[in-house]
Amino acid sequence: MCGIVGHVSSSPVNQQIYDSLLLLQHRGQDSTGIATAAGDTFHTVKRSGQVREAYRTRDMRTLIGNVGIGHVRYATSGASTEDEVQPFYVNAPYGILLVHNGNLTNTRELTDELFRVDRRHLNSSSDTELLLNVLANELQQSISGADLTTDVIFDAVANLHKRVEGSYAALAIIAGHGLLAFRDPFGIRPLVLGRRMGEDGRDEWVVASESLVLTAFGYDVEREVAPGEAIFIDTTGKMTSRQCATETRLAPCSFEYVYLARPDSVMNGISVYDTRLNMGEKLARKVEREMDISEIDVVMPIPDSARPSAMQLAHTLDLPYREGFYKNRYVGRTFIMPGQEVRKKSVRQKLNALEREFEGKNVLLVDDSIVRGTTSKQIIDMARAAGAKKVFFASAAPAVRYPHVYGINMPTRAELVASSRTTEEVCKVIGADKLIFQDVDDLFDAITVGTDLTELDMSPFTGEYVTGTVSDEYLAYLEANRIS
Ligand SMILES: O=P(O)(O)OC[C@H]1O[C@H](OP(=O)(O)OP(=O)(O)O)[C@H](O)[C@@H]1O
Ligand SMILES: NC(=O)CC[C@H](N)C(=O)O
Ligand SMILES: [Mg+2]
Repeated sequence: MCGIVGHVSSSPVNQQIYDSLLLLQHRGQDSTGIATAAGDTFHTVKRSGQVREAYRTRDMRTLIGNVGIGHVRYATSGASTEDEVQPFYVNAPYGILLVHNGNLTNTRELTDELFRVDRRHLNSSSDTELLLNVLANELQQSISGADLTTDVIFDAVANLHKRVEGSYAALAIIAGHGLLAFRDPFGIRPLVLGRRMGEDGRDEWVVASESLVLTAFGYDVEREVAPGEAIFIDTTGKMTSRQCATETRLAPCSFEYVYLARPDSVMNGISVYDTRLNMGEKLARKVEREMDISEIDVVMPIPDSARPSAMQLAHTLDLPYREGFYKNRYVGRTFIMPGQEVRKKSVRQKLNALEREFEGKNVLLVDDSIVRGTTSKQIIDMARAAGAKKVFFASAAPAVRYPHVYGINMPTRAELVASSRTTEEVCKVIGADKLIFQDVDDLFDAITVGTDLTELDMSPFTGEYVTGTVSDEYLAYLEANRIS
């Protein structure tokens, strides 16, 4: 998962982009990049690591201009190296810089076509470089006169939709022209548009992965970028939009609500926090059905993401809620770290058990999800070492049994602790006395209740992929080329 942001303003955007990326840091901690445009000239700074450590004051001084984009990366495709840090750049037509959240699923076909037919050289194995080159190529084909009109841009996006499969929420700056935002025809990855009035009375715009960026800087939430839609904002702040895809269906990624997004964001009109409370309530009912709740002395969350669900679960069952694990806030999110060894070590460094909350008690630990089982296994050991009598475990998401191919790095079946195990077997592996997973239908209801949304991408839990293009052969290819 990555975080993306774009600003078009009547004043310099460098600081706003930096501050926006700090707010999106939970979406990617491998690397980061900022690019701005002043007239026809681009200025770019790209670095490994997190936002705070990546940029120096002197970098910020070079990032001049009133249009800009930023990215925080958590690699899902290609390598996790400096060559793949976003934004990516092509010099023709016009000069384009692009950032992307998502993961393309027909990368092999596209790479081949781009080389054979379009004669384009790709210098990395990043799917973002591919996406940019398809856009550049389609733009080149759509231009007839000297002028770049919004129709030409939207035609190019329409053609891109026909060629590219998978998930993409993307932002691009076209030199001397403005900011382009587009989203795949299923709206798998999020993208929201905000507007406020600038000091000179002109509209200022922001497009970002999560709404908290908009609210933090005093923008009104205008709307989501619709699935398949493209929005173009020129350098004077004039906004134009068009539906560029012939068939669209909103099917956002359910894992955003489970884990990725911050709870204070609203995505597709749905409050992430509310969905997590709903998940807690549904899970409580399942716990009640599956075990004698008088056996539970206390409910505890695995910080951070599980807090709202655990709190609501305890409330629903009228059980005491306690915080028994404390988190070192300076260690990043474990799940999105590259490499299993780093992840294992980090769980230990990150959490500490407060013994007096565990001694002699039967505890029900609640996490948002169990993916590889790295966190749950170590945490259950810690709870026992801290004196817990029995350790029950409940997951606010159903068992993750299938690879996620749309931008969350869990591509191999072998890695997923529940991929070929029953709930009882997973329970044994993680060492719990009892394990309860949320039901798939309950997760769907928890996210969609009271909304118009009729579809979600639930592929990690069901194996049904909304783009319908994921073959076993492709999964085997991913497994062979995975990022650890
Ligand atoms: O089964 P696993 O492979 O261990 O993955 C699942 C865990 O990883 C995530 O936590 P993370 O530390 O990334 O972030 P958080 O602090 O937001 O909960 C998630 O919240 C689970 O706790
Ligand atoms: N998590 C993401 O959205 C990653 C974007 C892109 N696939 C990359 O690997 O860089
Ligand atoms: Mg967690």
